[in-house]
Amino acid sequence: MAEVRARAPGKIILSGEHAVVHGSTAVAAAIDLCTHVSFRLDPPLPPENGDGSVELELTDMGLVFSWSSSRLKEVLGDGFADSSTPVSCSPGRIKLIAALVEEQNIPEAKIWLSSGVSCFLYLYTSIQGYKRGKVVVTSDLPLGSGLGSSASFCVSLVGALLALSDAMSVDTSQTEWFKFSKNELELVNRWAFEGEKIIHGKPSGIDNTVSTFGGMIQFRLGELTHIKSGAPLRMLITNTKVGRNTKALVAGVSERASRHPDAMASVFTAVDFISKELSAIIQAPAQDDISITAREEKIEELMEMNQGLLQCMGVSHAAIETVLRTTLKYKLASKLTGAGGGGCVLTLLPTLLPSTVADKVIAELDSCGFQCLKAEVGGRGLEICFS
Ligand SMILES: Nc1ncnc2c1ncn2[C@@H]1O[C@H](COP(=O)(O)OP(=O)(O)O)[C@@H](O)[C@H]1O
Ligand SMILES: C[C@@](O)(CCOP(=O)(O)O)CC(=O)O
Ligand SMILES: [Mg+2]
Repeated sequence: MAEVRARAPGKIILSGEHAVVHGSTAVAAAIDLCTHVSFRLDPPLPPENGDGSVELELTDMGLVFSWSSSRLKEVLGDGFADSSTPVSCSPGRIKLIAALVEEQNIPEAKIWLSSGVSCFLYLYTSIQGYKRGKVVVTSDLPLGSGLGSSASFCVSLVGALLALSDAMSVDTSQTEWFKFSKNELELVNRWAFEGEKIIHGKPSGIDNTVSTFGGMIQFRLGELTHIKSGAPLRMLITNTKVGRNTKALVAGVSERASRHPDAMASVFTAVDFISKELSAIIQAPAQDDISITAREEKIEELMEMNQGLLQCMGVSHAAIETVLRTTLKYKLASKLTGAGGGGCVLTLLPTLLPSTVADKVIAELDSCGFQCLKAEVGGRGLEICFS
Protein backbone atom coordinates (compact mmCIF):
# COMPACT_ATOMS: atom_id res chain seq x y z
CA MET A 1 0.00 0.00 0.00
CA ALA A 2 1.31 3.45 -0.89
CA GLU A 3 -0.09 6.74 0.35
CA VAL A 4 0.49 10.39 -0.52
CA ARG A 5 -0.98 13.79 0.29
CA ALA A 6 -1.09 16.85 -1.96
CA ARG A 7 -2.30 20.42 -1.50
CA ALA A 8 -2.70 23.13 -4.11
CA PRO A 9 -3.87 26.73 -3.69
CA GLY A 10 -6.78 28.70 -5.06
CA LYS A 11 -6.16 32.06 -6.70
CA ILE A 12 -7.30 35.59 -7.26
CA ILE A 13 -7.25 37.20 -10.68
CA LEU A 14 -6.07 40.79 -10.28
CA SER A 15 -6.82 41.63 -13.89
CA GLY A 16 -7.87 39.98 -17.13
CA GLU A 17 -10.37 37.18 -16.37
CA HIS A 18 -12.44 36.14 -19.40
CA ALA A 19 -10.34 38.30 -21.74
CA VAL A 20 -7.48 35.84 -21.04
CA VAL A 21 -9.60 33.08 -22.63
CA HIS A 22 -9.56 35.23 -25.81
CA GLY A 23 -5.81 35.82 -25.84
CA SER A 24 -5.38 38.87 -23.58
CA THR A 25 -2.84 39.18 -20.78
CA ALA A 26 -4.01 38.53 -17.21
CA VAL A 27 -2.41 38.81 -13.77
CA ALA A 28 -3.13 36.27 -11.02
CA ALA A 29 -1.78 35.25 -7.63
CA ALA A 30 -2.04 32.15 -5.46
CA ILE A 31 -3.85 32.49 -2.12
CA ASP A 32 -3.28 30.47 1.03
CA LEU A 33 -6.58 28.57 0.78
CA CYS A 34 -6.04 25.09 -0.64
CA THR A 35 -7.67 21.90 -1.86
CA HIS A 36 -6.21 18.92 0.04
CA VAL A 37 -6.08 15.45 -1.48
CA SER A 38 -4.93 12.19 0.02
CA PHE A 39 -4.48 9.17 -2.23
CA ARG A 40 -4.03 5.57 -1.18
CA LEU A 41 -3.05 3.06 -3.86
CA ASP A 42 -3.90 -0.49 -2.80
CA PRO A 43 -2.06 -3.59 -4.03
CA PRO A 44 -3.91 -5.81 -6.54
CA LEU A 45 -6.25 -8.37 -4.98
CA PRO A 46 -5.77 -12.12 -5.58
CA PRO A 47 -8.05 -13.07 -8.53
CA GLU A 48 -10.47 -15.04 -6.30
CA ASN A 49 -11.24 -11.82 -4.32
CA GLY A 50 -12.57 -9.78 -7.27
CA ASP A 51 -10.86 -6.73 -8.68
CA GLY A 52 -11.43 -4.02 -6.06
CA SER A 53 -12.68 -0.49 -6.64
CA VAL A 54 -11.79 3.14 -7.22
CA GLU A 55 -13.21 5.39 -4.51
CA LEU A 56 -13.67 9.14 -4.17
CA GLU A 57 -14.60 10.67 -0.83
CA LEU A 58 -15.64 14.34 -0.75
CA THR A 59 -15.40 14.78 2.99
CA ASP A 60 -16.79 18.34 3.18
CA MET A 61 -19.91 17.23 1.33
CA GLY A 62 -20.27 13.93 3.22
CA LEU A 63 -20.29 12.04 -0.11
CA VAL A 64 -18.49 8.85 -1.17
CA PHE A 65 -18.46 7.51 -4.74
CA SER A 66 -17.21 4.10 -5.75
CA TRP A 67 -16.79 2.22 -9.03
CA SER A 68 -15.61 -1.36 -9.30
CA SER A 69 -12.52 -1.70 -11.48
CA SER A 70 -14.40 -4.20 -13.66
CA ARG A 71 -17.25 -1.69 -14.28
CA LEU A 72 -14.74 0.99 -15.26
CA LYS A 73 -13.03 -1.45 -17.63
CA GLU A 74 -16.35 -2.57 -19.09
CA VAL A 75 -17.40 1.01 -19.89
CA LEU A 76 -14.09 2.67 -20.71
CA GLY A 77 -12.27 -0.24 -22.35
CA ASP A 78 -8.62 -1.16 -22.32
CA GLY A 79 -7.00 1.72 -24.19
CA PHE A 80 -4.95 3.88 -21.82
CA ALA A 81 -3.17 7.13 -22.10
CA ASP A 82 0.45 7.19 -21.06
CA SER A 83 0.57 9.11 -17.76
CA SER A 84 3.64 11.02 -18.93
CA THR A 85 1.78 12.36 -22.01
CA PRO A 86 -1.35 14.39 -21.17
CA VAL A 87 -4.19 14.01 -23.65
CA SER A 88 -7.60 15.66 -23.92
CA CYS A 89 -10.72 13.75 -22.99
CA SER A 90 -12.52 12.96 -26.27
CA PRO A 91 -16.25 13.82 -26.53
CA GLY A 92 -16.98 10.06 -26.73
CA ARG A 93 -15.09 9.34 -23.52
CA ILE A 94 -16.69 12.25 -21.68
CA LYS A 95 -20.13 10.74 -22.48
CA LEU A 96 -19.05 7.34 -21.11
CA ILE A 97 -17.67 9.00 -17.99
CA ALA A 98 -20.88 11.03 -17.54
CA ALA A 99 -22.83 7.74 -17.57
CA LEU A 100 -20.52 6.32 -14.86
CA VAL A 101 -21.07 9.48 -12.79
CA GLU A 102 -24.84 9.29 -13.26
CA GLU A 103 -24.84 5.76 -11.81
CA GLN A 104 -23.68 7.29 -8.53
CA ASN A 105 -26.95 9.21 -8.02
CA ILE A 106 -25.47 12.51 -6.88
CA PRO A 107 -28.16 14.34 -4.82
CA GLU A 108 -30.03 16.87 -6.99
CA ALA A 109 -29.02 19.74 -4.68
CA LYS A 110 -25.33 18.94 -5.36
CA ILE A 111 -25.62 18.18 -9.06
CA TRP A 112 -23.03 20.90 -9.80
CA LEU A 113 -20.48 18.42 -8.43
CA SER A 114 -20.96 16.17 -11.48
CA SER A 115 -18.32 17.95 -13.56
CA GLY A 116 -15.81 17.60 -10.69
CA VAL A 117 -16.57 13.89 -10.35
CA SER A 118 -16.26 13.40 -14.14
CA CYS A 119 -12.96 15.24 -14.01
CA PHE A 120 -11.83 12.92 -11.19
CA LEU A 121 -12.70 9.79 -13.19
CA TYR A 122 -10.90 11.06 -16.28
CA LEU A 123 -7.73 11.98 -14.42
CA TYR A 124 -7.71 8.86 -12.24
CA THR A 125 -8.23 6.40 -15.09
CA SER A 126 -5.78 8.26 -17.36
CA ILE A 127 -2.99 8.30 -14.78
CA GLN A 128 -3.62 5.19 -12.68
CA GLY A 129 -5.77 3.07 -15.02
CA TYR A 130 -8.19 0.86 -13.05
CA LYS A 131 -5.85 0.19 -10.14
CA ARG A 132 -7.76 0.02 -6.90
CA GLY A 133 -7.33 3.02 -4.67
CA LYS A 134 -9.03 5.73 -2.64
CA VAL A 135 -8.89 9.52 -2.98
CA VAL A 136 -10.11 11.78 -0.16
CA VAL A 137 -10.68 15.49 -0.89
CA THR A 138 -11.24 18.45 1.42
CA SER A 139 -11.10 22.14 0.55
CA ASP A 140 -10.52 25.46 2.34
CA LEU A 141 -12.05 27.21 -0.66
CA PRO A 142 -15.66 28.14 -1.31
CA LEU A 143 -16.58 26.11 -4.42
CA GLY A 144 -17.82 27.90 -7.52
CA SER A 145 -16.99 31.39 -6.18
CA GLY A 146 -14.25 32.61 -8.47
CA LEU A 147 -11.32 31.56 -6.28
CA GLY A 148 -10.28 28.73 -8.60
CA SER A 149 -11.51 25.73 -6.61
CA SER A 150 -11.81 23.77 -9.87
CA ALA A 151 -8.17 24.29 -10.79
CA SER A 152 -6.87 23.65 -7.28
CA PHE A 153 -8.95 20.43 -7.23
CA CYS A 154 -7.37 19.36 -10.55
CA VAL A 155 -3.82 20.31 -9.53
CA SER A 156 -3.90 18.64 -6.10
CA LEU A 157 -5.56 15.53 -7.55
CA VAL A 158 -3.07 15.23 -10.42
CA GLY A 159 -0.17 15.89 -8.03
CA ALA A 160 -1.23 12.99 -5.80
CA LEU A 161 -2.02 10.64 -8.71
CA LEU A 162 1.27 11.32 -10.48
CA ALA A 163 3.33 11.07 -7.26
CA LEU A 164 2.41 7.36 -7.12
CA SER A 165 2.72 6.74 -10.86
CA ASP A 166 5.52 5.57 -13.15
CA ALA A 167 5.66 9.04 -14.71
CA MET A 168 7.53 10.36 -11.65
CA SER A 169 10.54 9.09 -9.82
CA VAL A 170 10.12 10.85 -6.48
CA ASP A 171 11.74 9.81 -3.22
CA THR A 172 8.79 8.34 -1.29
CA SER A 173 10.76 8.27 1.97
CA GLN A 174 10.46 12.09 2.31
CA THR A 175 8.28 12.92 5.26
CA GLU A 176 8.21 16.74 4.94
CA TRP A 177 6.10 18.72 2.47
CA PHE A 178 8.10 19.23 -0.72
CA LYS A 179 7.76 20.64 -4.23
CA PHE A 180 8.09 18.66 -7.46
CA SER A 181 10.90 19.63 -9.87
CA LYS A 182 10.11 22.17 -12.60
CA ASN A 183 9.63 19.42 -15.25
CA GLU A 184 7.38 17.45 -12.93
CA LEU A 185 5.31 20.57 -12.16
CA GLU A 186 4.97 21.17 -15.89
CA LEU A 187 3.57 17.66 -16.32
CA VAL A 188 1.13 18.21 -13.43
CA ASN A 189 0.05 21.52 -14.98
CA ARG A 190 -0.63 19.94 -18.39
CA TRP A 191 -2.78 17.15 -16.89
CA ALA A 192 -4.57 19.64 -14.61
CA PHE A 193 -5.38 21.74 -17.69
CA GLU A 194 -7.03 18.67 -19.26
CA GLY A 195 -9.09 18.28 -16.07
CA GLU A 196 -9.98 21.97 -16.01
CA LYS A 197 -11.30 21.60 -19.60
CA ILE A 198 -13.90 19.14 -18.30
CA ILE A 199 -15.07 21.67 -15.67
CA HIS A 200 -14.66 25.01 -17.56
CA GLY A 201 -15.28 23.95 -21.16
CA LYS A 202 -12.73 26.37 -22.56
CA PRO A 203 -10.23 27.35 -19.88
CA SER A 204 -7.35 29.73 -20.48
CA GLY A 205 -5.05 27.69 -18.23
CA ILE A 206 -4.29 30.62 -15.90
CA ASP A 207 -5.94 29.04 -12.83
CA ASN A 208 -4.19 25.66 -13.04
CA THR A 209 -0.88 27.40 -13.82
CA VAL A 210 -0.94 29.68 -10.79
CA SER A 211 -2.18 26.83 -8.58
CA THR A 212 0.67 24.59 -9.76
CA PHE A 213 3.52 27.10 -9.56
CA GLY A 214 2.21 29.48 -6.87
CA GLY A 215 3.37 33.10 -6.47
CA MET A 216 2.13 35.84 -8.77
CA ILE A 217 2.05 35.46 -12.53
CA GLN A 218 1.44 37.36 -15.72
CA PHE A 219 -0.18 34.97 -18.22
CA ARG A 220 -1.03 35.11 -21.91
CA LEU A 221 -1.83 32.31 -24.39
CA GLY A 222 -0.43 29.59 -22.15
CA GLU A 223 2.81 31.49 -21.47
CA LEU A 224 3.56 32.45 -17.89
CA THR A 225 5.95 35.02 -16.51
CA HIS A 226 6.58 34.99 -12.77
CA ILE A 227 6.31 38.46 -11.27
CA LYS A 228 7.16 39.82 -7.85
CA SER A 229 5.32 42.58 -6.10
CA GLY A 230 7.55 45.60 -5.42
CA ALA A 231 5.62 46.36 -2.21
CA PRO A 232 3.01 44.57 -0.08
CA LEU A 233 -0.41 44.24 -1.68
CA ARG A 234 -3.40 43.80 0.65
CA MET A 235 -6.62 42.57 -0.87
CA LEU A 236 -9.94 42.01 0.83
CA ILE A 237 -11.93 39.15 -0.72
CA THR A 238 -15.72 39.39 -0.39
CA ASN A 239 -17.80 36.36 -1.24
CA THR A 240 -21.26 37.48 -2.38
CA LYS A 241 -22.35 33.84 -1.86
CA VAL A 242 -24.25 34.05 -5.15
CA GLY A 243 -23.64 30.69 -6.81
CA ARG A 244 -22.58 30.56 -10.43
CA ASN A 245 -20.86 28.32 -12.89
CA THR A 246 -17.68 29.27 -14.72
CA LYS A 247 -18.42 27.11 -17.77
CA ALA A 248 -21.73 28.91 -18.46
CA LEU A 249 -20.20 32.37 -17.91
CA VAL A 250 -17.23 31.67 -20.20
CA ALA A 251 -19.63 30.38 -22.88
CA GLY A 252 -21.80 33.52 -22.45
CA VAL A 253 -18.83 35.82 -23.09
CA SER A 254 -17.87 33.80 -26.19
CA GLU A 255 -21.44 34.11 -27.50
CA ARG A 256 -21.38 37.87 -26.96
CA ALA A 257 -18.02 37.98 -28.77
CA SER A 258 -19.47 36.12 -31.76
CA ARG A 259 -22.45 38.52 -31.88
CA HIS A 260 -20.24 41.64 -31.68
CA PRO A 261 -16.78 40.55 -32.84
CA ASP A 262 -15.24 43.99 -33.44
CA ALA A 263 -16.56 45.63 -30.27
CA MET A 264 -15.55 42.68 -28.10
CA ALA A 265 -12.11 42.45 -29.73
CA SER A 266 -11.58 46.08 -28.65
CA VAL A 267 -12.72 45.23 -25.11
CA PHE A 268 -10.26 42.32 -24.94
CA THR A 269 -7.47 44.53 -26.30
CA ALA A 270 -8.22 47.17 -23.66
CA VAL A 271 -8.01 44.49 -20.96
CA ASP A 272 -4.67 43.35 -22.38
CA PHE A 273 -3.26 46.88 -21.92
CA ILE A 274 -4.72 47.14 -18.43
CA SER A 275 -3.14 43.84 -17.33
CA LYS A 276 0.27 44.75 -18.77
CA GLU A 277 0.19 48.15 -17.06
CA LEU A 278 -0.98 46.59 -13.80
CA SER A 279 1.82 44.03 -13.94
CA ALA A 280 4.43 46.77 -14.43
CA ILE A 281 3.04 48.86 -11.55
CA ILE A 282 2.85 45.88 -9.21
CA GLN A 283 6.50 45.05 -9.89
CA ALA A 284 7.82 48.60 -9.48
CA PRO A 285 9.40 49.11 -6.05
CA ALA A 286 7.76 51.63 -3.71
CA GLN A 287 9.19 52.48 -0.30
CA ASP A 288 8.07 55.89 0.91
CA ASP A 289 4.48 56.88 1.66
CA ILE A 290 4.19 59.11 -1.44
CA SER A 291 5.30 56.43 -3.91
CA ILE A 292 3.25 53.75 -2.14
CA THR A 293 0.11 55.91 -2.34
CA ALA A 294 0.77 56.83 -5.99
CA ARG A 295 1.23 53.13 -6.83
CA GLU A 296 -1.95 52.12 -5.05
CA GLU A 297 -3.98 54.88 -6.73
CA LYS A 298 -2.88 53.58 -10.13
CA ILE A 299 -3.76 50.00 -9.17
CA GLU A 300 -7.19 51.16 -7.98
CA GLU A 301 -7.87 53.02 -11.21
CA LEU A 302 -6.90 49.99 -13.30
CA MET A 303 -9.10 47.73 -11.16
CA GLU A 304 -12.05 50.05 -11.77
CA MET A 305 -11.36 50.14 -15.51
CA ASN A 306 -11.16 46.33 -15.62
CA GLN A 307 -14.43 46.05 -13.70
CA GLY A 308 -16.13 48.38 -16.22
CA LEU A 309 -15.00 46.12 -19.06
CA LEU A 310 -16.17 43.00 -17.20
CA GLN A 311 -19.60 44.66 -16.95
CA CYS A 312 -19.33 45.22 -20.70
CA MET A 313 -18.72 41.47 -21.15
CA GLY A 314 -21.94 40.81 -19.21
CA VAL A 315 -20.45 39.02 -16.20
CA SER A 316 -21.26 41.40 -13.34
CA HIS A 317 -24.21 40.82 -11.01
CA ALA A 318 -26.44 42.88 -8.70
CA ALA A 319 -24.64 41.45 -5.64
CA ILE A 320 -21.26 42.41 -7.13
CA GLU A 321 -22.58 45.94 -7.77
CA THR A 322 -23.68 46.14 -4.12
CA VAL A 323 -20.13 45.29 -2.98
CA LEU A 324 -18.71 47.93 -5.37
CA ARG A 325 -21.11 50.61 -4.06
CA THR A 326 -20.43 49.68 -0.44
CA THR A 327 -16.64 49.83 -0.75
CA LEU A 328 -16.82 53.04 -2.80
CA LYS A 329 -18.49 54.77 0.17
CA TYR A 330 -15.13 54.29 1.90
CA LYS A 331 -13.26 55.42 -1.27
CA LEU A 332 -12.06 51.87 -1.87
CA ALA A 333 -11.83 50.35 -5.37
CA SER A 334 -13.10 46.86 -6.16
CA LYS A 335 -13.51 44.46 -9.03
CA LEU A 336 -14.97 41.00 -9.42
CA THR A 337 -12.47 38.15 -9.52
CA GLY A 338 -12.79 34.90 -11.45
CA ALA A 339 -15.74 34.30 -13.72
CA GLY A 340 -18.14 36.77 -12.01
CA GLY A 341 -21.93 36.38 -12.20
CA GLY A 342 -21.81 36.32 -8.38
CA GLY A 343 -18.87 34.77 -6.55
CA CYS A 344 -16.06 36.92 -5.12
CA VAL A 345 -15.01 40.56 -5.33
CA LEU A 346 -11.54 41.99 -4.63
CA THR A 347 -11.02 45.27 -2.82
CA LEU A 348 -7.61 46.90 -2.50
CA LEU A 349 -6.85 47.81 1.10
CA PRO A 350 -4.32 50.66 0.81
CA THR A 351 -1.24 50.48 3.05
CA LEU A 352 -2.18 53.69 4.87
CA LEU A 353 -5.85 52.79 5.34
CA PRO A 354 -6.63 53.02 9.08
CA SER A 355 -7.59 49.60 10.46
CA THR A 356 -10.78 51.16 11.88
CA VAL A 357 -11.94 51.95 8.32
CA ALA A 358 -11.11 48.40 7.14
CA ASP A 359 -13.08 47.03 10.10
CA LYS A 360 -16.06 49.29 9.27
CA VAL A 361 -16.20 48.26 5.62
CA ILE A 362 -15.95 44.57 6.57
CA ALA A 363 -18.76 45.01 9.12
CA GLU A 364 -20.96 46.72 6.51
CA LEU A 365 -20.28 43.99 3.92
CA ASP A 366 -21.04 41.33 6.54
CA SER A 367 -24.32 43.08 7.37
CA CYS A 368 -25.33 42.78 3.69
CA GLY A 369 -25.02 39.01 4.07
CA PHE A 370 -21.63 38.77 2.33
CA GLN A 371 -18.64 36.94 3.74
CA CYS A 372 -15.24 38.65 3.91
CA LEU A 373 -12.22 36.38 3.63
CA LYS A 374 -8.68 37.19 4.62
CA ALA A 375 -6.07 35.47 2.48
CA GLU A 376 -2.33 35.84 1.98
CA VAL A 377 -1.55 36.61 -1.64
CA GLY A 378 1.33 35.19 -3.73
CA GLY A 379 2.18 32.12 -1.65
CA ARG A 380 3.09 28.52 -2.39
CA GLY A 381 1.93 26.34 -5.27
CA LEU A 382 1.44 22.55 -5.30
CA GLU A 383 3.12 20.62 -2.46
CA ILE A 384 3.38 16.89 -1.76
CA CYS A 385 3.94 14.84 1.39
CA PHE A 386 4.38 11.08 1.91
CA SER A 387 3.82 10.85 5.65
N1 LIG B 1 -13.21 19.93 -3.67
C1 LIG B 1 -13.92 19.63 -4.74
N2 LIG B 1 -14.53 18.44 -4.87
C2 LIG B 1 -15.25 18.13 -5.97
N3 LIG B 1 -15.45 18.97 -7.01
C3 LIG B 1 -14.86 20.17 -6.94
C4 LIG B 1 -14.07 20.56 -5.82
N4 LIG B 1 -13.64 21.81 -6.05
C5 LIG B 1 -14.13 22.18 -7.25
N5 LIG B 1 -14.87 21.21 -7.79
C6 LIG B 1 -15.59 21.26 -9.09
O1 LIG B 1 -15.39 22.53 -9.64
C7 LIG B 1 -16.65 23.23 -9.80
C8 LIG B 1 -16.47 24.70 -9.49
O2 LIG B 1 -15.63 25.24 -10.46
P1 LIG B 1 -15.89 26.64 -11.15
O3 LIG B 1 -17.31 26.76 -11.61
O4 LIG B 1 -14.83 26.79 -12.15
O5 LIG B 1 -15.68 27.69 -9.95
P2 LIG B 1 -14.33 28.03 -9.14
O6 LIG B 1 -13.19 27.40 -9.89
O7 LIG B 1 -14.26 29.52 -9.17
O8 LIG B 1 -14.52 27.54 -7.75
C9 LIG B 1 -17.59 22.54 -8.82
O9 LIG B 1 -18.93 22.66 -9.26
C10 LIG B 1 -17.10 21.10 -8.89
O10 LIG B 1 -17.63 20.42 -10.00
C1 LIG C 1 -13.18 33.36 -16.38
C2 LIG C 1 -11.79 32.73 -16.29
O1 LIG C 1 -10.86 33.68 -16.84
C3 LIG C 1 -11.40 32.48 -14.83
C4 LIG C 1 -12.36 31.60 -14.11
O2 LIG C 1 -12.01 31.44 -12.75
P1 LIG C 1 -12.99 30.72 -11.72
O3 LIG C 1 -13.27 29.35 -12.22
O4 LIG C 1 -14.27 31.53 -11.67
O5 LIG C 1 -12.25 30.71 -10.39
C5 LIG C 1 -11.78 31.46 -17.12
C6 LIG C 1 -10.39 30.92 -17.44
O6 LIG C 1 -9.43 31.71 -17.53
O7 LIG C 1 -10.27 29.72 -17.63
MG1 LIG D 1 -12.86 27.33 -11.94
